[in-house]
Amino acid sequence: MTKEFEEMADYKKKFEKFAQSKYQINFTTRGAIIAKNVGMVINSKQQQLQILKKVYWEIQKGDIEILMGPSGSGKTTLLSILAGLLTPTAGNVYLLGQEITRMSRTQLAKFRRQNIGFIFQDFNLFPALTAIENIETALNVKGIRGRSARKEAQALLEQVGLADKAKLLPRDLSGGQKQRVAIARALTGSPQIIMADEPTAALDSHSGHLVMELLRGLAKEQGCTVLIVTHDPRILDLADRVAHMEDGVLK
Ligand SMILES: Nc1ncnc2c1ncn2[C@@H]1O[C@H](COP(=O)(O)OP(=O)(O)OP(=O)(O)O)[C@@H](O)[C@H]1O
Repeated sequence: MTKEFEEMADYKKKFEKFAQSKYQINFTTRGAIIAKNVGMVINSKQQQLQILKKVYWEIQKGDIEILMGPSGSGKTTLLSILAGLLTPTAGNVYLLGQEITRMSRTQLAKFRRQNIGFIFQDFNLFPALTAIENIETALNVKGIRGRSARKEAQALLEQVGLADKAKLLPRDLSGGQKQRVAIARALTGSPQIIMADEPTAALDSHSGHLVMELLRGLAKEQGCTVLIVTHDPRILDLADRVAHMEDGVLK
């Protein structure tokens, strides 16, 4: 029996080594989002600007985490790096156990499409498309079309409490409703990570809370990992943890 276990352990080790080198899957990391020693230097007007300094951060699966900090402290830069939209000048980023800082552009684009949903401050909805069409368009990009797309879009609208608003254009929706459509759109393809940049900044307190409760539900009921950059102190109580950034340093 012991010999069999030894053989299995050996096989497991070999498999992990192979998967790590070929697919950048890291079996030693546990967090859904991990930044290791991330730095960002930008050359601007013959000057070197150090925007991020040695950022270490680990966010666990199913947590809802807020990143706060003064304007210009580096929050959006860090969010863009963690989302794979910007390449850091130092360090490594792991999402769901895979090192995204080692992926090619094509691998990264595919990974983002499959695993990350984005939510923006100004909703980014297509103004000429109805609520349901905005969601269907995102499903089409992910390869889901026709009747299946319509059915899934309707289910997502129901999930965010807007089943009766499917045929309305964004201009006929309130700010909070627009953001809920944007959340439904971010949920297309069931991403495991949701990243949001100031999702409640354009909303009144009540709508902001509704949006946060929805995001918290996604984390706690569906196991999504949610990362939010915000200046909005009204939503802090719904987060599991709040991180602070100052002058490119994470505290
Ligand atoms: N491409 C760039 N070239 C030069 N400077 C840049 C560039 N990108 C960001 N910066 C600078 O890096 C710093 C951090 O910017 P960043 O947008 O990440 O801050 P932030 O904390 O998100 O700010 P805000 O809360 O105002 O959105 C700022 O001083 C900004 O001017």
